[in-house]
Amino acid sequence: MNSLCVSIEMRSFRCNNNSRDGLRTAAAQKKCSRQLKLNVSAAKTSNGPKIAIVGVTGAVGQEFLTVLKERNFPYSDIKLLASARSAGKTQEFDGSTYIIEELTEDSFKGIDIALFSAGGSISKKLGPVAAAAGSIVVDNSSAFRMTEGVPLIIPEVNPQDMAHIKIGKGAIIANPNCSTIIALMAVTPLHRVATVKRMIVSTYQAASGAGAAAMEELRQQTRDVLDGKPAEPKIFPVQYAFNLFSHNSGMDVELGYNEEEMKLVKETRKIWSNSSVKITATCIRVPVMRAHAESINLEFENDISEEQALEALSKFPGVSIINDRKNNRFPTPLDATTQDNVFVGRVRRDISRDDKKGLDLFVCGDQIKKGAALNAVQIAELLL
Ligand SMILES: NC(=O)C1=CN([C@@H]2O[C@H](COP(=O)(O)OP(=O)(O)OC[C@H]3O[C@@H](n4cnc5c(N)ncnc54)[C@H](OP(=O)(O)O)[C@@H]3O)[C@@H](O)[C@H]2O)C=CC1
Ligand SMILES: N[C@@H](CC(=O)OP(=O)(O)O)C(=O)O
Repeated sequence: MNSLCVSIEMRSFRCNNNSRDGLRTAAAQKKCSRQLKLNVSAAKTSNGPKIAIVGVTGAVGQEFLTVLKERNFPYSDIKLLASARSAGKTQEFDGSTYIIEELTEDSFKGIDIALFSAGGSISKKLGPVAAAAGSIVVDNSSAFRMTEGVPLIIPEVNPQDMAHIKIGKGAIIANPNCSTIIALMAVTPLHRVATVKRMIVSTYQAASGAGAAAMEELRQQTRDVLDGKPAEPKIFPVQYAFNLFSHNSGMDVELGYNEEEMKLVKETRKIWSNSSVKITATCIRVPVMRAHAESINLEFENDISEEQALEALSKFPGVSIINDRKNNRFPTPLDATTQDNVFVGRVRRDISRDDKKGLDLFVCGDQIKKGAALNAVQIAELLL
């Protein structure tokens, strides 16, 4: 088991049971995913739900369109919403041209599913308005994640928590934080084998987590530095290109943890329905465009071997393994970029322990895809 490089193609949570097509290399998987993308289009059909995308011009909003197309998501109509700044601009989708509309309180009449990604304050203000109008809101922001009664869903992990929500009756479902989704895709299969007692996470987070403007800041600063010009910080407080820094979310000065770190703690407990699991995190922004990486140390209640861990990971939908010790080949953010799956490697026994209850992992996942738009669209698929 010292040298294992397998990648299991599981594009879709829903069709995984039928479409698991054996062992592949990561490169073959990437090629296969590309081929699949070329062959599918979203399915406009008169009996599909009416959908709205809130924040369609943003990094996540644009990815919603890609994912809906890739997954052949059925819809009878689609409304594209953004701020007044974008109203009147056009957007191509699935062979048609749409005019982007300004988001208002009246935007949700007749909408069955509203995918929100325009920031927490917009969600707080208009999420309940949309739900009252009968829409099911799948909200990418942190506005409602910890609200009692609002399910916080990773479809591969806890789909049962939204089983009571049906199209036709308004509701809000929260999409977890991207670092939480990526961590739990890797850790949940192991938790199911040996029960996680304590988890220590260190993240290496991409620009995309801070939106389209932050991605542009990374591009621009990289060009400027290479051209010998000063890097101009606009979105982030310090130089981003050729640098890294503690996550830019708000810091709890008393506790010394930032919000991103606390989301990993609180959201994991809610998703696993386990208030006692111990979690600590250090979240760092790195100059990578759109895939997060995470180093995770786990302590379990029960013994777990590397073989058991790899076996559980290989069976879990949405996970690919790159764990080739002989060639020192493990997941990279570029392996995960634009991919549906979360990539796991460096699976090893924690040698700082005398027992068999510790493991270390390294995980990479596309922040905009599984960390945001894909997970939200998979939630919407559970409603169909
Ligand atoms: N679940 C997760 O892991 C993630 C969640 N997110 C959430 O999604 C949000 C958007 O992220 P991202 O796409 O990266 O951000 P961007 O900055 O790239 O895009 C923001 C989007 O929100 C729209 N918007 C801003 N203000 C308004 C307004 N007053 N009314 C209507 N639309 C508005 C923008 O429209 P315009 O172009 O017209 O300004 C744009 O479409 C984040 O703030 C976060 O809450 C993001 C990443 C990951
Ligand atoms: N986690 C994102 C930020 C974000 O959008 O988080 P949330 O969805 O929890 O607001 C990052 O990489 O910075």
